[in-house]
Amino acid sequence: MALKVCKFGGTSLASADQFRKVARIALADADRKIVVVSAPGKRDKPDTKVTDLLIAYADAKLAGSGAEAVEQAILERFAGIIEGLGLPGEQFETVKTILISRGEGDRSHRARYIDSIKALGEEFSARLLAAFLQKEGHDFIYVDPKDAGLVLSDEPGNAQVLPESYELIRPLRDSAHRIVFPGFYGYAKNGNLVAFPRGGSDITGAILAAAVEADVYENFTDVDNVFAADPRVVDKPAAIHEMTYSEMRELSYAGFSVLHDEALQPAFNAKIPVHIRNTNNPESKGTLISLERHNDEFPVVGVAGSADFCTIFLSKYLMNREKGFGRRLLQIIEDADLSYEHMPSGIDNISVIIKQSSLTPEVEHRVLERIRSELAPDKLLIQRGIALIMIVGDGMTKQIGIAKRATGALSDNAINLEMINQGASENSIMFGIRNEDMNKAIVSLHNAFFGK
Ligand SMILES: Nc1ncnc2c1ncn2[C@@H]1O[C@H](COP(=O)(O)OP(=O)(O)O)[C@@H](O)[C@H]1O
Ligand SMILES: N[C@@H](CC(=O)OP(=O)(O)O)C(=O)O
Repeated sequence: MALKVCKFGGTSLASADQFRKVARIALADADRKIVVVSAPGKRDKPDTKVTDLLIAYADAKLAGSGAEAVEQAILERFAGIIEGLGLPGEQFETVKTILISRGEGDRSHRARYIDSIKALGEEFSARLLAAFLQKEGHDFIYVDPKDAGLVLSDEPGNAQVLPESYELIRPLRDSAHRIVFPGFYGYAKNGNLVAFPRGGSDITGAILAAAVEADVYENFTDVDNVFAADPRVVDKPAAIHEMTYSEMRELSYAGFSVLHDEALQPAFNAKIPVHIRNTNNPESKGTLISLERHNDEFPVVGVAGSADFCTIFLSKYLMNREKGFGRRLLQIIEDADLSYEHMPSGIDNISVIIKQSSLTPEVEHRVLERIRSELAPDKLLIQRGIALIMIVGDGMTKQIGIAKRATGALSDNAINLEMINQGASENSIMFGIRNEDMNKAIVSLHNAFFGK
């Protein structure tokens, strides 16, 4: 008998009807032993994800006003699900009691308090799905991340799994019952609840799949497959049915929100194939992400983009002969508690690319001052509003002319290139352009490689 871990995203659990679809899928295959769930997501475009409501609730509690209206909105979402699933009224009372008592919890550490509240969306989803499956006569139980041993680093809102989790979680494999498990959070060694970054239920699913050595990690979402570009940007993008871990890692980092980029590593390390599937159309083929792909029809499998980076550019004559220049530059970045995304360089120049959100005016001032005084560059520029576009494909190494095709498509569409960088792994090329050109660039690159 095979063992499958399946994860359902927020859109898959947005309403009682969606919960029923999830239950149907879980029950359709007895191998689906572990079901990981997200908090209810958007029912339609203008709707709000429960996680965002919970964050607003925590913020209002911290601010000391406005919490009642948000509390009402959260309870309404769950009341609709509980009623629609025909669950008893006590379920609603439990949700309400837990929400209110968590809201009254320790607020002395802002980020910890927010994590403790925002994790409730996943906890309630998992408890309600387990209750519904039990009511229908199926042997599913709710398992808490603390009891399972999901131990994370103590970094609120940005936690990472600790290696010992895998051994601790492994026994779930032999559980006598099938399991519903909340995504998105775990516990630090000191007992604090800590959440992964946003979208982190994908990470929980991958960790569980690796820990129990699942045959496949099924990630159910609301699209039939991964597309070669974001379907909200490109009209009818090409469907991609097979990709490698490294291709998906690059693309999810660069903007494919369909799978969290940090979910690839656990699956890759344990060699567990990841199958992206559609909750609303489970018959569709989906996308299989594994070590190798057999379809090498396309040298490029995807084009992704994300906005709002900034570049710190330095040039200095004979930089190449100055020992330790790069190290000292990176030390300044590290001392400012910044992480950098890329660092393209030439003989006499170097650029460091940083997420704009992390570079506040005060940090920027401090960093530029230190660079000026300690590295004495001939030129020092900072440019904001940069979007990074990535074209990715393991087959790129084998084909010549990829960069030419890409730059040709960009120039044909009057998009000015600020920067170009090929990753050391040679399966991606990155283009830096202005934020405002991002969508146009994604469309033109998609059309250049996948036709229209
Ligand atoms: N290249 C892509 N292929 C497929 N979907 C993509 C891509 N890029 C972005 N998306 C978006 O990702 C969404 C699914 O991810 P997400 O909203 O996080 O789902 P979930 O609620 O299942 O976690 C899709 O609805 C789609 O709009
Ligand atoms: N609910 C969390 C975690 C998550 O993974 O959600 P989703 O599966 O809807 O992306 C969030 O919104 O960040």
